[in-house]
Amino acid sequence: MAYFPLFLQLEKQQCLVAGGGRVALRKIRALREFGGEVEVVSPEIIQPILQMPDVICRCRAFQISDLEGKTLVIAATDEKEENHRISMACREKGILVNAVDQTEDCSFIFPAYIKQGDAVAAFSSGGNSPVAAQYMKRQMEPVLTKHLGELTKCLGDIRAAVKEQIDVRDRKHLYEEILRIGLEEEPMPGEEEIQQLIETYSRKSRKEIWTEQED
Ligand SMILES: C[C@@]1(CC(=O)O)c2cc3[nH]c(cc4nc(cc5[nH]c(cc(n2)[C@H]1CCC(=O)O)[C@@](C)(CC(=O)O)[C@@H]5CCC(=O)O)C(CC(=O)O)=C4CCC(=O)O)c(CCC(=O)O)c3CC(=O)O
Ligand SMILES: NC(=O)C1=CN([C@@H]2O[C@H](COP(=O)(O)OP(=O)(O)OC[C@H]3O[C@@H](n4cnc5c(N)ncnc54)[C@H](O)[C@@H]3O)[C@@H](O)[C@H]2O)C=CC1
Repeated sequence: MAYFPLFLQLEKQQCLVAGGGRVALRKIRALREFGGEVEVVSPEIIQPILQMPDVICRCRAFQISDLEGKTLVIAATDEKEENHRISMACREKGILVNAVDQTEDCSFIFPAYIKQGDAVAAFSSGGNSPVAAQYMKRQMEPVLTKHLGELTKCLGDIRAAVKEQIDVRDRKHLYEEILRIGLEEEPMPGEEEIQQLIETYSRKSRKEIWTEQED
């Protein structure tokens, strides 16, 4: 069965990673990239993790008390039974859990993803083949560029003003026009050009409202 994609607000959320190897490292990097606060507990922890700023490292085996106050947990040990035990304890406490070695012990799985600013695309194979998810990501990389990330931010910045000035029916066309200009033409539309477009659409909206009132 396919997994439903949810986008989780991770900023400042307490995340626990049990295990300090190569797989743990990849998961920690992803959690940090989205603002999660990470604590690692593992008898052995590889150097790249120990060197990560703002990651708390505890060099000992996992204990149930490590779950206290955690929003999300990754069971990334190389012990199947231990990952299973961690998963069961999390489920009992209603904590989101990912076990790196078996989907049966996961309440969520990690996607392959592309992140450009706040624009994020995530790919999953439903656990069938992480390499297939990796392949989907690589195929989409030329589309989800840094430029599209910047344009997304720009659309976010004008959204409140546009909501106030432009009728809901016209807003989508304005956003699509800015995206088209931004993606097809170099350089990105400047602030002045965007303000002019907003003004044009705003006038169009006012005119349509008056016409409707006259009708
Ligand atoms: C279920 C899931 C749970 C989870 O980890 O969340 C899971 C499970 C397992 N992965 C295994 C192996 C590999 N995983 C990768 C890579 C990635 N794995 C990721 C996600 C997921 N892996 C979740 C499913 C996602 C989905 O399919 O939708 C990615 C996308 C994201 C990330 O890790 O952050 C990341 C690519 C990131 C990127 O490139 O962007 C590679 C390739 C490589 O290393 O380059 C291999 C070797 C090839 C192979 O074996 O397939 C094994 C066998 C372990 C063993 O046998 O020892 C298991 C256990 C099992 O089979 O269930
Ligand atoms: N989901 C994924 O993307 C992938 C998952 N895997 C799975 O991930 C597992 C881990 O892989 P690696 O990181 O390469 O292994 P690793 O051997 O480098 O790291 C395992 C870590 O777990 C720690 N550990 C062992 N018992 C522990 C305990 N009781 N509490 C806390 N930490 C404990 C060890 O000290 C070590 O740091 C593998 O067994 C494999 O099945 C492997 C590849 C990809």
